[in-house]
Amino acid sequence: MSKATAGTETAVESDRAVLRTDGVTKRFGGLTAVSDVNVEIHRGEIVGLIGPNGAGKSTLFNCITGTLTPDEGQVYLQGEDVTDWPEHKIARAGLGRMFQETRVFGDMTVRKNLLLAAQEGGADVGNLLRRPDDSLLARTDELLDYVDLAGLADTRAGRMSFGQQKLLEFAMELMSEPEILLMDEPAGGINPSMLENLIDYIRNANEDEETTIFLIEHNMDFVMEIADRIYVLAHGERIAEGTPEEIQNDQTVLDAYLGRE
Ligand SMILES: Nc1ncnc2c1ncn2[C@@H]1O[C@H](COP(=O)(O)OP(=O)(O)OP(=O)(O)O)[C@@H](O)[C@H]1O
Repeated sequence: MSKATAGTETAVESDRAVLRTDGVTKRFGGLTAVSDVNVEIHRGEIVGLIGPNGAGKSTLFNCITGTLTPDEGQVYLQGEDVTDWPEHKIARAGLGRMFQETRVFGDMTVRKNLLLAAQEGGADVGNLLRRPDDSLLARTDELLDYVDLAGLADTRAGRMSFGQQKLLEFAMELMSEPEILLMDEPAGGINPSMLENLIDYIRNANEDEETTIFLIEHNMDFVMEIADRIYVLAHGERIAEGTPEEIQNDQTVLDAYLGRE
């Protein structure tokens, strides 16, 4: 059950945005990479962010995660203004990020990678890996089942395919139970035969783990199938927002992709 339908929350609370940007602007010298962009992601949603190359998608993500500080505008995480917070503090407040390239530890087993992902602030890493408690082990099993990697728990992560490493990284992100997970081109570099599975894995996490998801994606079939809603950027500006169907039929969006203004 998604949090949006959880019975204990009032309608007002469940409607509250998990993530909101208000007029976010980021300039690099004379170039305005992101211009006055508003987005609002609600609890339980899967939202896509698309746009032609150089549209400002990564820059907007970087402003949200605290990798960059916006020149103007605010970023709110669960109603709290996190605009000037450092990256690690924003991450601890419940924002996960998955990058295009994988960042798993190739020499460690799949399970140890997951255990490391559970590490909090001052935890003793050696102890965590040698004597993980039962609840942590159960959690790693649960997440490995999710992404069909249970049979590879004791395999060195570096021996797996790129797609499998990406799935491991996805499970690692879920380990810390983020309120919202930002994914940078999850379908990038994934074998086409695995794409349908990836859609299922992301959907399952969204439903079962109650993870809200905001993803940049160039693969249109993928994003149109998985997203509840889509924002479109072009030249740093938000040019459209709507359901996949609305976006596919939006002339402004088609023109932006064809380079017509
Ligand atoms: N650190 C930087 N310094 C200078 N210019 C930058 C920097 N980062 C991004 N840009 C510029 O800002 C604009 C937006 O880039 P950004 O990477 O956010 O676009 P994008 O939509 O993510 O593109 P892509 O789909 O190609 O990854 C581009 O013109 C890019 O060259």
